[in-house]
Amino acid sequence: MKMDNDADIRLSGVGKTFGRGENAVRAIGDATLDMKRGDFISLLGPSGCGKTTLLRIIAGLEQPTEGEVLVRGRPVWNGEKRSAEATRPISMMFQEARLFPWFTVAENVALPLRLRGVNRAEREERAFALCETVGLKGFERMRPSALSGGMRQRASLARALITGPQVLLLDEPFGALDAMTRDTLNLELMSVCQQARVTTILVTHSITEAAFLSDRVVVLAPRPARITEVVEMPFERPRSLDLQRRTEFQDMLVHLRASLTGDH
Ligand SMILES: Nc1ncnc2c1ncn2[C@@H]1O[C@H](COP(=O)(O)OP(=O)(O)OP(=O)(O)O)[C@@H](O)[C@H]1O
Repeated sequence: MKMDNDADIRLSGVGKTFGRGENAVRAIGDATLDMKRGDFISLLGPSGCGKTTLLRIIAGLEQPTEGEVLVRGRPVWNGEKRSAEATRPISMMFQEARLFPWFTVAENVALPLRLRGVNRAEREERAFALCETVGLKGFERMRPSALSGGMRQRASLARALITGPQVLLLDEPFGALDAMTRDTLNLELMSVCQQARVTTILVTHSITEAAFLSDRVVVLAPRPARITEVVEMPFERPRSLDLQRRTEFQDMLVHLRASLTGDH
């Protein structure tokens, strides 16, 4: 695979085996991939194929057993040691919102700033501004329990964005939401990522979602996760939901489905 010297994220020969000996589980084998600043890619693969593990390795939450991950030229792992500097530009978002029930929405959104020692006035100003961006204006002082599932994920997206991340790692962030809410949030996500030129990796089970949002879809084969194909999504931006009705989009879904099942 061609390597790009100013890649924002670079995976070279990344592998991961959990456990040892008879109990060893090979979760990822030889993943190699380059992403440029502002790229949006999706990892698409069957359940249990190692997508989450790969995301966790990039985030520095899991140590690879082979290979190297570079974020903006810095290795995420130096042997056993995780580099805080390399992972600083990264934010991650999960399927469940993981908000603290005793904090207000704005306090939850501002939490990463608090951990970085930003003063209260600035935290609040930035949290309120971001709440507006993600459609939570007027809900800033409420507790998460007063919000719908979609609104909680909006809050969780705002929290992921508040540090101004250069890399966003998304593990099925809207997977538990209904289809309409999911479409709306995906459109907003796409626009936020594009405006801020955030390099984004999305883990998803949805072929349509992957094709709609991404510049490239990385198709993974079942365990151990191997990259079987990297498919360009040649659709112009900005994209609207109308794209999903076009023949070339439908043809792309057929291609991706065949690639996923190894049915070429
Ligand atoms: N900490 C761990 N210890 C042992 N095995 C693990 C651990 N974490 C993950 N695995 C195994 O690695 C494999 C890949 O898991 P992973 O969660 O990355 O898959 P996934 O593609 O994200 O799955 P899904 O789409 O269902 O969320 C699975 O077989 C899982 O059981």
